[in-house]
Amino acid sequence: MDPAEAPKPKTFMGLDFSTQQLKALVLGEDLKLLQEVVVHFDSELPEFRTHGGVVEGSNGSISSPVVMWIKAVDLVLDKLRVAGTDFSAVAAVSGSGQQHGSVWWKRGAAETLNNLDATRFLHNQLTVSIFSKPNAPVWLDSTTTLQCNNLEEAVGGAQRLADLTGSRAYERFTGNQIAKVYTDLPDIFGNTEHISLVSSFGCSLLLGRYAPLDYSDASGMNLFNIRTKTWDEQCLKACAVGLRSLLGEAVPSNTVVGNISNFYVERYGFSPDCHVVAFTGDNPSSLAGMCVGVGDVAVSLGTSDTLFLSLQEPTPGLEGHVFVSPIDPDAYMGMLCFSNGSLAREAVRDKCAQGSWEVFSELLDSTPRGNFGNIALHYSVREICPPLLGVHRYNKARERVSRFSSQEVEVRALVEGQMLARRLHANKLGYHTEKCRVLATGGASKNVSLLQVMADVFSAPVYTMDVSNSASLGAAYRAKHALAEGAAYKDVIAGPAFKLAAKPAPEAAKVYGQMLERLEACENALLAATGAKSK
Ligand SMILES: O=C(CO)[C@@H](O)[C@H](O)CF
Repeated sequence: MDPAEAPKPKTFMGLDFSTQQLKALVLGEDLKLLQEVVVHFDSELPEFRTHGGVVEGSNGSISSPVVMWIKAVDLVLDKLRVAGTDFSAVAAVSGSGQQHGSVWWKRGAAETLNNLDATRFLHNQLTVSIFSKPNAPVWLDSTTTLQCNNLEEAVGGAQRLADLTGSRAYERFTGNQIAKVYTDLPDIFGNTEHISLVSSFGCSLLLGRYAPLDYSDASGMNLFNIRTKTWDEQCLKACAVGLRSLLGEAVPSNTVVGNISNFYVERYGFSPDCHVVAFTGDNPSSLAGMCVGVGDVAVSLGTSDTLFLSLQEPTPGLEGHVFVSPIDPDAYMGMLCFSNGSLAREAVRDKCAQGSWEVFSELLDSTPRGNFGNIALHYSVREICPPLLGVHRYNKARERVSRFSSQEVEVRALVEGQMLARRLHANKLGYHTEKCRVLATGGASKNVSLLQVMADVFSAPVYTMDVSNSASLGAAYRAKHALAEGAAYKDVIAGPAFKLAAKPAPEAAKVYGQMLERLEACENALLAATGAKSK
């Protein structure tokens, strides 16, 4: 065959609409990275005056300007073009978005979305006038406690709602956000013809028409039955009348929802045969990017620590979340969010280790497993899991103390307390140590001393992966997988290279088995004292 006629190697594109930035990457057929670009909302789109990608309203609401995200698409595709992307080779594109956020399309908006002019920027056509809410409520908003209480009461309680939808009611979950608009802003609700999640909004931009929600991100709404994979009528009705028609039906995450809009064919040179695969939530997409298999637990050590599990069976409880898996519609994904992650570690580093991670690690390595019976729970900001606040220290005699005898003990008490808490709540979500791997990512996963404690507490080997963009990587992986009719995800996507970073010490299981019981007792006592519900 004439080389000029040889078929171009296929590439796969992933986009991630996260809170602070829009990331895009392109992988080759071998899944090697070809191009990766990012648009930071605050610094590159300052006209929207966001801080951390969001704006705070006078009533404490937290939202993001929708047109900012649209303008970021114009920028990110231009950046890919400058980086050398051959758009005509892109065989499929998928994406992800921050979970729970909602985009409100005004009556008549579909007409504009369906008729984009390739000679103009997206943001000059999809302007604020086509959105009934110019700003999208996002996951940081917590103004919907009343709606959460109403929803739990309507379906028969918190555990019942968790059994149905994978989570008890959470303020950031979309159903409760929609319920607030329905009651507080009825004119806006009445002037809306479609509601997207951030994920399906991003997908709609590429499709040139409203894209369906995927099962996995729909699981983050307190509206979707994670077992039957259908909207729960009771939940829909409890949030807003006529909601089903505004959401449309959800689809399996590996669904090819159509071909890319002609706007991109004409403006950027995409092939008209470029497939668009349903977008999903950023955390489910990260699970796909990290190839978290059944038996694995992934721990993302960041500002907040997030823990993912792949589960064969859903085990929803009064804490954490269970979503439909983004890589297997018959499996599930467990997730826990711990708000006191690196903030707490940095505070102890600054106080005990003169701000140095090297000194922090030396202090940690100089104390024995079990820390002479001392334990600490650091909740400098209100913790999600469990809902507690403050720093709580206990000595060997289980007495509360205001500080420990040395810097070394302080450092180990923080690290062991955090890892024990992650293990305790992971157990409740369905974690088992048999043949388990811990996959660590995020900034703190570079600290081998900390990973050794993680291995000891989880009784499992810890692997690290050098992937700072797991969500956009997972999107490109999912784009490729969706074209491999029916093949299992693990048979199509080998996933990123993991490096063994730490193995559990033989005596660790005994030490931390006892400490796990102590930690649970401390948490329960604190919860009882505050009268808080474990949420
Ligand atoms: O609310 C969350 C998960 O439930 C966050 O991790 C958002 O997805 C971040 F964008």
